[in-house]
Amino acid sequence: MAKEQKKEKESLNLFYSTQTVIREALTKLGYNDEMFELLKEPIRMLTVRIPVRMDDGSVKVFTGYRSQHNDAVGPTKGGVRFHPDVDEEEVKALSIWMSLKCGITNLPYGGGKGGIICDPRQMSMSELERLSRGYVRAISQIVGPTKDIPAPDVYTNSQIMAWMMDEYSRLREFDSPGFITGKPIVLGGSQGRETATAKGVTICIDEAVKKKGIELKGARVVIQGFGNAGSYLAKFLHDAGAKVIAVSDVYGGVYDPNGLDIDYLLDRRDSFGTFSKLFTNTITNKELLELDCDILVPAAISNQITAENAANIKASIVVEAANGPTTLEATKILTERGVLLVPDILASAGGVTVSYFEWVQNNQGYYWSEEEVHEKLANVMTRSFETIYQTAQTHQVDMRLAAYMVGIKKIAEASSFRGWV
Ligand SMILES: NC(=O)C1=CN([C@@H]2O[C@H](COP(=O)(O)OP(=O)(O)OC[C@H]3O[C@@H](n4cnc5c(N)ncnc54)[C@H](O)[C@@H]3O)[C@@H](O)[C@H]2O)C=CC1
Ligand SMILES: O=C(O)CCC(=O)C(=O)O
Repeated sequence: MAKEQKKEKESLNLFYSTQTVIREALTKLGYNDEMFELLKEPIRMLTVRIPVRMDDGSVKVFTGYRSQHNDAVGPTKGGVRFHPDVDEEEVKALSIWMSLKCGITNLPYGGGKGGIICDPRQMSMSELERLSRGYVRAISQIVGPTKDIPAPDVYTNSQIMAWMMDEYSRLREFDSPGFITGKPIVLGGSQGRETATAKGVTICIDEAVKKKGIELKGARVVIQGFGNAGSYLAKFLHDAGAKVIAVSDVYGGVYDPNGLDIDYLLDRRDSFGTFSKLFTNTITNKELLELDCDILVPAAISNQITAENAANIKASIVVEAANGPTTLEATKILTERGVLLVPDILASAGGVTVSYFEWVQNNQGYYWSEEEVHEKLANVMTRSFETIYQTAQTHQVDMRLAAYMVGIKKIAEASSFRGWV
């Protein structure tokens, strides 16, 4: 295998590439190999098998995971993904990224992440409820409001959070809203959590266009993914005067160089962020990524911008709303071409930030207005963006490495103070 091909193959392994950047970040910060040994793997990884009675009377056994990267700073925190492609290595990488996101935004958490190998689009609501409750029973020993606090991620939503919270509360025999975030408002959810990831990405885009000297008004935007992150983002950018020219879901995308009718698409999408089957004239996700535009936002799944297509990306700003959409080789290619790449662990940190606000409100039993939440979120995101941008300038590194340096520092310091390393 040619050397370049081998490198690219390796970087598609999210866990391996995360470890590569962690090592680089720790070296830049002056930490030794022992710190890398501690932080390169999650401290805890639980694999569970969940039997679920299906509607036809049969029993299906699902595999699920919960990974906890590091709890030196505080309890671990991060979403739960229901997707056919969930795998152990990816969940581990995702939990490490949660540690980094919490470090960047200065939240009192380490990172956690969970996932179940399933296709919720093929399951009924009652099957999904039994699966959600079964997962909580299976992981209940290692989670809880002061241990590890789950939240929504791909193909999970506030209804699933509600079932999980109810199951945990029943197990513990007291109401435990602080066990999980992203809940419906009536069950202790926070104002602004539903749109928080997209708000955070919007704030990063606002900052990125300033750095690039581009006007957001009239800028052509392409968004891959039209779920929680992508759809609200399209709405916010459209309302801010940007021209959203293409959006997609798992099956394909729609494109109009004059700008799409975002309200119409929002109205038509289903709860899994799909809409494209309603259209006959569609483009592929591959074509969408390479469209001529100013700002590209991958907001779906990992490994979308690779060494294969990075040279064809036309956008001058790429903002990663999804976790892990760009490989390390692609990051290098984009950076060399002068593209401003705002990395996932910064751009998508709005979700966990408002999840933290939700947990704080649950713990204190006093709830904030949407304006209050937005103001606090905006402060965190603008400060985080600026810190990482300045770190990149000072150390002459790309924004991804800078974000890892900022994100890993707090966990390394906390681990050190605890005497672990
Ligand atoms: N929901 C949240 O609060 C946060 C989400 N994220 C990340 O944002 C990304 C999207 O998450 P959500 O919007 O919550 O998920 P979602 O489940 O609401 O929507 C996912 C979207 O991606 C599309 N999609 C799924 N598989 C695809 C594929 N193979 N190719 C192209 N499109 C595909 C779906 O059709 C849908 O439009 C994920 O990477 C997630 O980890 C990051 C931080 C927080
Ligand atoms: O809201 C949270 O706690 C976690 C969100 C999440 O899973 C992510 O940022 O990838």
